[in-house]
This record gives sequence, structure tokens and C-alpha cells, in this order.
Amino acid sequence: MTPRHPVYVLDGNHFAGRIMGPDLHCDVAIIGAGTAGISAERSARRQGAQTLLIDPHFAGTVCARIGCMPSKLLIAAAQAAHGARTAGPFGIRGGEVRVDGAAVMRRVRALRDEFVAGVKDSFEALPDGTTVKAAAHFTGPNYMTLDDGRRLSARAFVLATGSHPAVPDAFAALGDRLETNQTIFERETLPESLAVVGGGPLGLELAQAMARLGVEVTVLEASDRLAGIADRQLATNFYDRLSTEMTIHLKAEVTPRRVDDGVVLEWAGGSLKAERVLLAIGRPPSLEGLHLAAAGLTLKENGVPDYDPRTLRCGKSAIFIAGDMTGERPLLHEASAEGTIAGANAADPDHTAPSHRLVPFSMAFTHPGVVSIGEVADRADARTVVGYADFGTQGRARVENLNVGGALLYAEPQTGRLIGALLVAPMAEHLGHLLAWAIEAGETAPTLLDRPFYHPTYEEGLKSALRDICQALENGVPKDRDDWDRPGDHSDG
Ligand SMILES: Cc1cc2nc3c(=O)[nH]c(=O)nc-3n(C[C@H](O)[C@H](O)[C@H](O)COP(=O)(O)OP(=O)(O)OC[C@H]3O[C@@H](n4cnc5c(N)ncnc54)[C@H](O)[C@@H]3O)c2cc1C
Ligand SMILES: NC(=O)c1ccc[n+]([C@@H]2O[C@H](COP(=O)([O-])OP(=O)(O)OC[C@H]3O[C@@H](n4cnc5c(N)ncnc54)[C@H](O)[C@@H]3O)[C@@H](O)[C@H]2O)c1
Repeated sequence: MTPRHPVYVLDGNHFAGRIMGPDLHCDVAIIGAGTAGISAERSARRQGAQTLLIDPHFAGTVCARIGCMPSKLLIAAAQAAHGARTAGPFGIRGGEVRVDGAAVMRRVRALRDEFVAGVKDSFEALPDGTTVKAAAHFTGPNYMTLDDGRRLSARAFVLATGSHPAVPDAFAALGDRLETNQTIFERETLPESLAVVGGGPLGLELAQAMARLGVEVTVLEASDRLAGIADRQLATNFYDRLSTEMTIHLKAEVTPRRVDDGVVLEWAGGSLKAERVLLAIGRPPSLEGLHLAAAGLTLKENGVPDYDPRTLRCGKSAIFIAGDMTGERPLLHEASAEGTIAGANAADPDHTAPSHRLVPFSMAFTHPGVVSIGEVADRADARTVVGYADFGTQGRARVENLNVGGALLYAEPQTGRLIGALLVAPMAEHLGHLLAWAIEAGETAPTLLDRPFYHPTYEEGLKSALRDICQALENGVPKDRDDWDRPGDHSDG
């Protein structure tokens, strides 16, 4: 007979498992088995909590399935095609580059499936009874009900339901002519033409990849710049470079219309027809169906519970929040960090401790890459000291024929301590890591200039920005540091 209440099995003094009754109870219930939820479960369990991880699908994380990984796989294929096509300046003459779209998509899905399988294996490896396949909604501050009718009570909850693509009705009406990140990686082959609506990281990464794979791509961005780049000159550099590979319209708010053989998009001053549309205008937090009001939480205007970013706790409740659901830092490393903090605090909600939050660090894996770290602004408006390194003329970038863009470093006027960096540059993902780590470590421009810089490297390019900052400080460039231009580097100095 199924017990009316959960029965706990004890092994000595330790909890060893449970026999499920119609209702469920645990110390920490984690709602959503994505990156943030998986981290939260692991973190709470590490603190000795008995956990339940609840998700209606357990399909694998957004990152592995329809996010970071398949998008980078598509970009990798595009890079291979681009490299073969652009070898001419090095004196390399290849034949015509032909892209086998079906083979490209097969590789994307094959490796994607391996990444997803890895996530699913991690669910299998959890202690018995930890995963519960269901959607959950609140019926009170300490209670949820599952869509299979079971009731769930917990001492604390971690909400980690992620985000989803924004799809206004006019775009939904395009039916199967509309692509989002949820559908595009399932395509058997590549379209002839693609209109990408939204010039943020998601839209641009996929737009450039598609263009390099031979798709005729047009990007339509509502604002006056791509990827929200805070500095106007870098935004223009980026726009100019990307415009050599695809058509881009800024300040274009489009109205879509389905026609027999595609989609027509119209905006003030223009129109176009494309085979398909990729919509990438943002990913709002997934809150639907959670009945957050029943949990007694104070909700912000966007419907997300008010929470403390250092504890991830919602008000004074025993409810914590993590990942894209917060609507604040929708990135993989933040989802993982937030899940860990939220899980640890949920394990002992009476003694929550504030955690250090990492410097904001985001990037777009375009070429050139775009990186934003910490406090950034247009160089004309910055209230900090600003140093600039030009990668349009930098030696190593010229060697590789990747010379474009630049790096802005922002520092405290008194000390030269770095507080921000903005890059539109080759190898931006690697330079960005160096700078993010330097900022986290509290490095100043003079101390960084005192580090070894190998020649000829991209890192060396940052020296001119560091010197700019030193020159604005009282003591100038340290007198025992060299100040010379490297061979082939017209910008350094
Ligand atoms: C195309 C694309 C490319 C990206 N590229 C990068 C990148 O290169 N680098 C980077 O850092 N970030 C990238 N991101 C962002 C990154 O993928 C997300 O920040 C991260 O995956 C968010 O993790 P999460 O745990 O918050 O959400 P998810 O992984 O989406 O997990 C949410 C889970 O909640 C479940 N759920 C929803 N509702 C309920 C409910 N009512 N009850 C129970 N469970 C529920 C869902 O089924 C899902 O499993 C990309 C995103 C996209 C879309
Ligand atoms: N490399 C990465 O880390 C990476 C890559 C892809 C996605 N992501 C994450 O996924 C999330 C979603 O990405 P995203 O690029 O969709 O969102 P986003 O909010 O970053 O960018 C959306 C863009 O669409 C524009 N826009 C909004 N409404 C529009 C409209 N009606 N018409 C035309 N343009 C419009 C916005 O001005 C903005 O430039 C991001 O928050 C990002 O953190 C990260």
C-alpha cells in the first residue's frame, strides 16, 4: 500500500532514502534542472541538505541543448569556411569553398547531443529519488503543487526556471517560417536567406555564422547600435566590420508578414523578403505557471521576486532564486555561481551569508569579439581615467590579418585601479579573461604594466591602454618600465 505520508529510511543516524508517498517533503526543493538548478542542488546537498530537483522535462540544460554549445558549434563550422575563403592575402590559393549545409547541421547536432547526454548522465548519477519529473507551482510560502497532483513541502526552495525567447504575436503568426534558438539547431540544412531580428549577442553570433556559411543574412536592430556597445567609436568599428559580411539596418523596428514563399519585413524606410526569420530580441525570465503571488513574495515590475543579489534570497522568505530567472545576468557562469550561492543558503535559510559577486563579464563570440567587463561607458562620457589600445594597427593582429577594433580600459583616477574594460577586438574572449581576472584581483595599470608581456602577442597590444592610464596618474609610467614601440606595431606608444 502506498503510504499516505513520505516514509524516511534511516541508515544508522543518516538519511538514506525515502519511499515516495503521494506527497513529497525535503529540506531544499530546486525548481528547474538547468545550469542554475543543477548547481543549486549540488551545493545544497554538499551542505548536508536533503534535496529534490524538479523539472517537467530533464531534457538537458538550455546551454547544452539550444544555447551556448550548439551556437558555438555553428560558429566553429563558419570559422572553418571563412578561414578557407580568406586565405588569399597570405598567398594561399584554394579552390571554391562549398558548404554542405546538411553536413554542417549534422555535426552541430551530433556534438550537441553528446553534450546533452553528459548532462543527462549527471541526473542519473544523483542519489536515488532526487529527481522529480513535474512542473511545480506555489500554493503557499512553503508549499508547491506538482502538475501530477502531488503536494511538495520544503524548508526552502530555489527557483531556477530560466528564460525563454520573446516572441510577439506578429512573429508567432509566421508559423514555421519563424526560427528562434529553440528551433534553428534542428534545421536539416541551411536556408538560402535569413532575416535576423535583434542585434544582441544571440542574433549576431548566429547571423555571422550563417553569413560565413553562405546564407544571405540581413540584421535588423531596433536601437542605434549593435550588441549594446557602450562606446560609439567601437560600436561604429564593429558595425563597419560586420557590414562587410551581411546587410545591417539599425533603428529598424520591423513588422513581419508571411507570404507564400517566405516572409516580408517592413520598417520605416525599408522592406525585405527572406526565406526565414530568426527572432533574437531578448529572453525574458520564465515565470509563467509558478503562481509566485501565492508564495507571498514581493514582485518587481517585471514579475521577478525582489531578491538580494548577494544571498539570492527573496525578501525574508525561505525562497531563493538563481540563473536567467533573475533577469539580471543571463549568462552561464552566473547561472552556475548563483545556483551555488542560492543552494548553500537554502540549506540553512536561518543563517544566510552574503557572497562576493563576480565583476559583470559578458561577451559575444563574433569576429571581432565584443567583451564588456565591469563599469564601461562611451569614452567621452567616462568619469574614470580611460586608456585606449588600437587593434586596427596592432602588430600581431596585422600579422594574422585580424586587425580591427580596439580596447578601452577604465581606471580609478587616484590609483589607476582597473574597474572596467570594453573590447571590440580579435581574440577578445582571451584578452577579456585576462582583464576580468585583473579587475577581480584589484590590479592597477602600473602593476599590470609590471607584468611580463611576450612579443609578439595580442596581449602586448593592451600596453598602450595601460600606459595611457599611467600617464594620467600622478607618478606617470613607472620609470623602470620600457616605453618603446614594438616592431610592426604603429599604435603602441
Ligand atoms: C543561443 C544561446 C546562446 C548562448 N550562449 C551563451 C554563451 O556563449 N555563454 C554564456 O555564458 N551564456 C550563453 N547563453 C546563456 C546561457 O545559456 C543561460 O544563461 C543559461 O543556460 C541559463 O541557465 P538557467 O539554469 O538559468 O536556465 P535553463 O538552463 O533554461 O534551466 C531552466 C530549467 O527550468 C525548467 N522549468 C521551467 N519552468 C519550470 C517549472 N514551472 N517547474 C519546474 N521546472 C521548470 C526548464 O525545463 C529548464 O530545465 C546563451 C543562450 C542562448 C539562448
Ligand atoms: N555569448 C554569450 O554569452 C551569449 C550568446 C547568446 C545569448 N546570450 C544570452 O542570451 C540572452 C538573449 O540574447 P539576445 O541577444 O536575444 O538578447 P539581448 O537583450 O542581449 O539583445 C536583444 C537585441 O534585440 C534588440 N531588439 C529588441 N526588440 C527589438 C525589435 N522589436 N526589433 C529589433 N530589435 C530589437 C535590442 O535592442 C537588443 O540589441 C542574453 O541576455 C545573453 O546574455 C549570451
